[in-house]
Amino acid sequence: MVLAELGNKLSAALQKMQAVTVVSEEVIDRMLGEVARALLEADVNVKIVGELRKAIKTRLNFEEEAAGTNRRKTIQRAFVEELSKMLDPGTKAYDMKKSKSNVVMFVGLQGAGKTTTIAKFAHHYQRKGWKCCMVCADTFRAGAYDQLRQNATKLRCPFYGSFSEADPVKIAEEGVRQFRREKYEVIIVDTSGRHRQESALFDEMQEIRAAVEPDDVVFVLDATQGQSVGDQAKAFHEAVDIGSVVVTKLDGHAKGGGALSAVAATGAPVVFLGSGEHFDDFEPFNPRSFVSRLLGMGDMRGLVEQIKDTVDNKDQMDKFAKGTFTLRDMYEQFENVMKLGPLNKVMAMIPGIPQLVGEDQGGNRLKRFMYMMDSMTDDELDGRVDLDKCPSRLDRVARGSGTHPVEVHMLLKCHKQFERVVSKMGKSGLMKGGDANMAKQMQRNPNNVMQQLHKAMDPRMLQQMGGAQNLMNMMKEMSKLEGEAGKGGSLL
Ligand SMILES: Nc1nc2c(ncn2[C@@H]2O[C@H](COP(=O)(O)OP(=O)(O)OP(=O)(O)O)[C@@H](O)[C@H]2O)c(=O)[nH]1
Repeated sequence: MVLAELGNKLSAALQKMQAVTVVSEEVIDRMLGEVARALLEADVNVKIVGELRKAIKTRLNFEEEAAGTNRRKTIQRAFVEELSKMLDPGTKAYDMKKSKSNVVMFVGLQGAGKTTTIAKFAHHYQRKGWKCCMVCADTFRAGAYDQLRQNATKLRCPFYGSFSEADPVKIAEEGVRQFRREKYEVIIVDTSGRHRQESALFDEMQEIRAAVEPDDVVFVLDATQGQSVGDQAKAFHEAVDIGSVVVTKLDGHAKGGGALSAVAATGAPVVFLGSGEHFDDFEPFNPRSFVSRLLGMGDMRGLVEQIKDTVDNKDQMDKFAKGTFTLRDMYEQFENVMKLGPLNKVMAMIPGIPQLVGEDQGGNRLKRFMYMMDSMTDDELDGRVDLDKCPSRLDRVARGSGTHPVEVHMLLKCHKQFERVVSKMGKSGLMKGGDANMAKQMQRNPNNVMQQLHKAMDPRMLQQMGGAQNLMNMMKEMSKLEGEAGKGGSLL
């Protein structure tokens, strides 16, 4: 989680309020004081902090007049909403259109992380099935061409650039024209890093903009620069009309709050956060989800939306409803989880599940399991042969996947556990019609669902997910989202 330190301080301030018997005016003032200090330490602008404090206080006074409101809950809600507002300029980012060429031009200061971000951006959209490509119009920095081309090769993403052509406007124009002709959906244009004092480079950026007519101009902003990026962001905005912002280098940087709040000056929304040098260190930004996660409250909305984007397996859910769950089904479930992104990031969105320390291990474990299943025959995957009873087959799977037979045993054990859960839930009728139906049943008869969950799930697994009550809350959230995600769904 980015800005973990700030998140810990903010949730500690809120938790203290849970511990007192009476939430008096004094307790609230103390809490707001702590919140303000934490935000200032994270480099958020002092004026913004003052406004936030005032806004929360005003809301509390106003909302408390409504009889019967729970003071702690009101404070928590006001807190989340006001913090989210602080990060939300209220404008919408460009919405990428499927089956059309969307041209996205990246701009930013030197070394802000544009080239790296472009690779992450392409990877993000490729994973969702978009046809992406890249154009390198950075003729200023030696090495930019190679860096982008290498990333493009790693991602198997078509690339346009030139070693010999010195005019970035010409390259950008030709590259975009070619990719438009070839009907690429996401055409990403990299430009040279520049500074607002360099007027020639600013002119050039405007010329590129005029030549490629982008649908969106993304400003890449380095979080380590703190509040000072505000002025730069404004200068870029005036020159090329920034449509959205990506904040990079938020990994472990205590002062990232400064950059995040400075973005508000441009009026353009932050769309992604970068938190490392790998392609996966990239997450969509939604102010409300971000604040919920910052405060350790999980982010069901984000998770459900991510699942909706990646998973579409109604037939599979119907099959599970009959209690059938083969190794092949498990493989597909693992694939769905992998498509959502790194496992620790997925886990962080689920309320009640603490961030697993060194969780990438979990991701690696899944990958190894998948290698083993890749080495299986159709009969083995579809449950027509019981691998547990055929040691020679089991050894073959281990050899084929470069793993140890003990690990293959572990995989089979894991599959048996899931099979048991699916079979019990299937028999109980809970899964008929997918998660949406589960949510409906839960609204009608929550006690019954709670009992079924207790019966179906391994108590340790249930405990790890924050208990049956927490699972119910998660499902309630899902049903609030009109059960849309329930049309598909991932079991894991
Ligand atoms: N820790 C961390 N490093 C990052 C992140 N994004 C980029 N970097 C690093 O920042 C450095 C500069 O990134 P580039 O992508 O080359 O920057 P650029 O904006 O294209 O540079 P110019 O073309 O000179 O403007 C590289 O060492 C990247 O690995 C991030 O989110 N976290």
